[in-house]
Amino acid sequence: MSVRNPRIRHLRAYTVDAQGGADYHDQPAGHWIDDHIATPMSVYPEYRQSRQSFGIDVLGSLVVEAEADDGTVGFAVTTGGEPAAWIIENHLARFVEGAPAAGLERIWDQMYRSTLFYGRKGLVLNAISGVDLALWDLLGKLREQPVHALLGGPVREEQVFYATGARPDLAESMGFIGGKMPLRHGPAEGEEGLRANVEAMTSMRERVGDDFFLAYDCWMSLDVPYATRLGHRLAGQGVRWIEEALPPDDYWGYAELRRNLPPGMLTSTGEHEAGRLGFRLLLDMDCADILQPDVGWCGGLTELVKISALADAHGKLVVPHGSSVYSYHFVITRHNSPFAEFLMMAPQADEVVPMFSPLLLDEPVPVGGRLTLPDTPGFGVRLNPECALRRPFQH
Ligand SMILES: C[C@H](O)[C@H](O)CC(=O)C(=O)O
Ligand SMILES: [Mg+2]
Repeated sequence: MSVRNPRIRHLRAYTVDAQGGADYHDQPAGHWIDDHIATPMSVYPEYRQSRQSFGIDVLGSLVVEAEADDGTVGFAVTTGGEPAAWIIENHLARFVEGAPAAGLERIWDQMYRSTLFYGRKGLVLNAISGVDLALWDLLGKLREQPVHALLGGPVREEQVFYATGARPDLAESMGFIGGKMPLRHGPAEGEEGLRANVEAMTSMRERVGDDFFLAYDCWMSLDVPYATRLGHRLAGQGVRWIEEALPPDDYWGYAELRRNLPPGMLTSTGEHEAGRLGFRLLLDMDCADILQPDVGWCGGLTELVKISALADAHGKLVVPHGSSVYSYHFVITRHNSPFAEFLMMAPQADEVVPMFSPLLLDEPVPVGGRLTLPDTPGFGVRLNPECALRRPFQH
């Protein structure tokens, strides 16, 4: 079989006129994911009840398409919406169009170096991630290989999952190995809020079996003293980790919290970190036991490979944040990623629905908490033609 190695002819960035999709916080009213969850904005009472009230869903989904000169099209979805589309069309496209489709490292390096003066993390790395994932999808399609095969191949037959959502008890009955709940109250809600946070976990522990692990996702909402108290109040309840307790830049705080938590309770973070140097800082400063890069935000798969290798060398686990197939194809290829996250996107977290619904077709979901990835080329998903795309900044 001859290897096709064409060049990339076009790079296109779209926004999506539909709720949900890759911007999974963009959900209708009444969804568990927007129901009084602690955030950095919880210090302001008027922004406590709804994360949409402070704009968690302002960006929207982004679709990136990369077309090779033989007409093959790779694509990826992530968040970033219109601002990321602008960066891609007006800045990043020049490093992609005309480059060999197999030139992922060089393209990534040029996108990163050329945006350093305004990028480094956040939205720019989100945009770079979208382009990088579209290029991996394209390469897989050109090589007629699934992305997990391009990454070296699976290290296990099937992937096991924990579930994130409001109902770990239901997730247990669906076969997941653990459940992570959103923390509802931040430090500004005082002793009453702390008591409610502890009671919610205690009551969930009573509803699940001893072997089912639980975790708390704090979405950057706490400070070291509060997170330490929370950890100690939860000791003995089978809480496996406290996630993203602090703002992402507080490396010092994470290191202190990791030292403070009771034995056996792990710290995790990294969902809003980006780039191998950001993760190196987390590792060098001993901030966490589990790193949780989001492949749609941290720099894409090209960067995640490096982040994972660094973590592995430090004896740390990498359990990527959400991101559906883009995570699954990676996790199945790495020993230090023994399980994956599944975000429960059903409004009441009472059934398994595709994480990026309705944007993708053929998006696989765990059945009985497990998933065997198909061998379909690329990431193995298609865009749902019923989701209208808009290309706001054609270059
Ligand atoms: C549930 C969390 O607040 C957030 O929406 C998702 C997340 O941080 C995670 O899945 O991890
Ligand atoms: Mg999280």
